[in-house]
Amino acid sequence: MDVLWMIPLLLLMIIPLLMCTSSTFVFYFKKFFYVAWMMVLALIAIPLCILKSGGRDIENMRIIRFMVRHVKYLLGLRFEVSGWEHLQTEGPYVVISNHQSSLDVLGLMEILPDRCTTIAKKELVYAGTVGLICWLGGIVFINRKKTSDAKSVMADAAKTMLDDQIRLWVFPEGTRNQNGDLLPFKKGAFHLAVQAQVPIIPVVFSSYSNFYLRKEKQFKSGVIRLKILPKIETKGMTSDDVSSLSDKSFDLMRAAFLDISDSITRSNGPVRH
Ligand SMILES: CCCCCCCCCCCCCCC(=O)SCCNC(=O)CCNC(=O)[C@H](O)C(C)(C)COP(=O)(O)OP(=O)(O)OC[C@H]1O[C@@H](n2cnc3c(N)ncnc32)[C@H](O)[C@@H]1OP(=O)(O)O
Ligand SMILES: CCCCCCCC/C=C\CCCCCCCC(=O)OC[C@@H](O)COP(=O)(O)O
Repeated sequence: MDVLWMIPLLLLMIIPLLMCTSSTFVFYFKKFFYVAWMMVLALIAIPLCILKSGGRDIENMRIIRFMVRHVKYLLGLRFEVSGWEHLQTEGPYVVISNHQSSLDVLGLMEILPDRCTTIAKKELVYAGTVGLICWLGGIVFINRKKTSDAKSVMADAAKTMLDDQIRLWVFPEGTRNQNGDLLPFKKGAFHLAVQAQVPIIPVVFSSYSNFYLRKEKQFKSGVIRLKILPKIETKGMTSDDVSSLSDKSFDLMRAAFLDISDSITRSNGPVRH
């Protein structure tokens, strides 16, 4: 019994010691803490969302946004946001942003407009309490392995955007990427905006490479710059315009990414279709 009491005491002594001496320990500790804390927050948010809205409802994103806002402090991260005025756009729109890591959720919650939810891979719904809270927040799940299914879900989403006056946040790279540049954009977000005839608002996260390096197992404190760019109108566009709309958005976002990123470890040049 006496020995059991000593375990938490020992942990309380060893963890700060390791935090001061081993950057690899800090990396794993912060990653574990992030996932575990998000799971706990989701567990708390689930009954709140059910009580407030009775089930799946985009208004639950307000609760989720509120619950997540403090997590940046616990991980030693700070956001510098510019271009707030571009989000002051009435009605539905599509937000597009680059995608480096699951930490992007913190930036997303930092600036998430009202009545805005995201498009996510369907696997996320199975992520325990986080999956359930994503479902309650109205997140639209797509099957990336079946393009025809994903296209039809997104066509429905275009209709819902207009019927329910909602905004959708899409990661057009389609996967997480930390190669020091943007991946070529998938087309879904642009079809979505053109089908709904709503503007696109590009948002750029600066490179995380000055504080978070997956291969080198480093997760330091740091600043993330978030740049919200002016909206791109799609009124009058058709599916023929999707490629040029995607290219234009890519060029604008890449220029902003390079501009706001301090240190860029670019292994390859930009890859274009
Ligand atoms: C309290 C605690 C709280 C915790 C809370 C946590 C909250 C978490 C929220 C955050 C979640 C974040 C999750 C992020 C992700 O999951 S990112 C991964 C999933 N997202 C995406 O993949 C979106 C981007 N992908 C696309 O848009 C793709 O285009 C896709 C629709 C998936 C199709 O994929 P693919 O076939 O690989 O892509 P292509 O772009 O090459 O398209 C192939 C052809 O189809 C045409 N196309 C595409 N979409 C459409 C469409 N909607 N309508 C018509 N046609 C379409 C496209 O033009 C291509 O044809 P052509 O080559 O042009 O002829
Ligand atoms: C039953 C237990 C399952 C545990 C699973 C843990 C799930 C993670 C929990 C908390 C992390 C915080 C919020 C995570 C939101 C992550 C969204 C995300 O970044 O998904 C990745 C997706 O964009 C692209 O996936 P890939 O890069 O293609 O792969």
